[in-house]
Amino acid sequence: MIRLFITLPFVLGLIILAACNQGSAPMTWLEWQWNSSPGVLALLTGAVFYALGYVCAWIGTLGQIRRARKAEQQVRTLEAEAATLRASVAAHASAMVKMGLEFTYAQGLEAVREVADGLPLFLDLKLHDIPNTVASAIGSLARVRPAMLTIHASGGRAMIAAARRAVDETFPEGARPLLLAVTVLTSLDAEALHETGVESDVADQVVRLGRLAVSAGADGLVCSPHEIRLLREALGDGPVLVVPGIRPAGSAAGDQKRIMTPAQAHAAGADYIVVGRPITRAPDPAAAAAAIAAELSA
Ligand SMILES: O=C(O)c1cc(=O)[nH]c(=O)n1[C@@H]1O[C@H](COP(=O)(O)O)[C@@H](O)[C@H]1O
Repeated sequence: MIRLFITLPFVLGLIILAACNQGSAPMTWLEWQWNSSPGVLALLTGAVFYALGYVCAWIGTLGQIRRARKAEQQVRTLEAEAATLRASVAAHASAMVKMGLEFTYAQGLEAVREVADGLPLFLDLKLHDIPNTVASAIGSLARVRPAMLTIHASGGRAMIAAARRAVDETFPEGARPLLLAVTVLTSLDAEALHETGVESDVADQVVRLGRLAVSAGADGLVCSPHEIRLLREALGDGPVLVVPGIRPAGSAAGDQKRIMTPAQAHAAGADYIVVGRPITRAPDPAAAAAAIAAELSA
């Protein structure tokens, strides 16, 4: 519309100019000379530039169409990937889907929701920031409806309490995720922990952070299988204990330092065990998951 408002008076002006200047006059451009009417010349020049402008606008539109098609293609690829993931999740995992930083950063929260597609979701984002930021981040998770949510216990009492309040305010009763506090990452051994400035040994630090987190409102803790007994002694059966650092006999530890087999962790009293690469990087993930399930029920 705005183009019409600019073009129309301009074209009208040119036509009037052409009508008022029909007489022939000598024209010079560089070394060329000829006779023509100034009005017709102005009209022709206007028409040429108008056509050029139109071609430029058309080329711009073509670029936009190409970009829109590419974006559409990306969305379709993403949807296909989500469908494949959903199918493999439905086939091999019945209890819970765990998705963390890698998937969420790569695909976004909407994809997390799509892949979980109604299955209970363990959303492992390990939030660790000032209380206000953590609370606001949790406030944005309403549409994802996780069943479990992780924060770092080392964020301190105020942060854990803010996360507790945010969970209670964001999710209706009956749909609240369990708020889990990660104690000491299972990838840390004593030496790595001391390097961060913590003098006490790993187990003491896990129990210290566990007490802090539960007293500030966490529903459960993430710890290695080696600290389950100590946490139970310190905190009783109330807190849910989620236990990564699980390695079936013979599988590579990778970056994990405080590890046990699935059966050992189960016997130690884990409520949930977390097994990642021994399944996801196995040549046959379904068979690896089935072997772990068999080990647990033996
Ligand atoms: O919060 C976690 O889930 C977590 C805490 C922790 O201390 N250690 C730990 O490995 N995890 C997570 O558990 C999973 C373990 O994966 P794998 O080491 O491949 O079995 C990863 O997604 C980690 O992010």
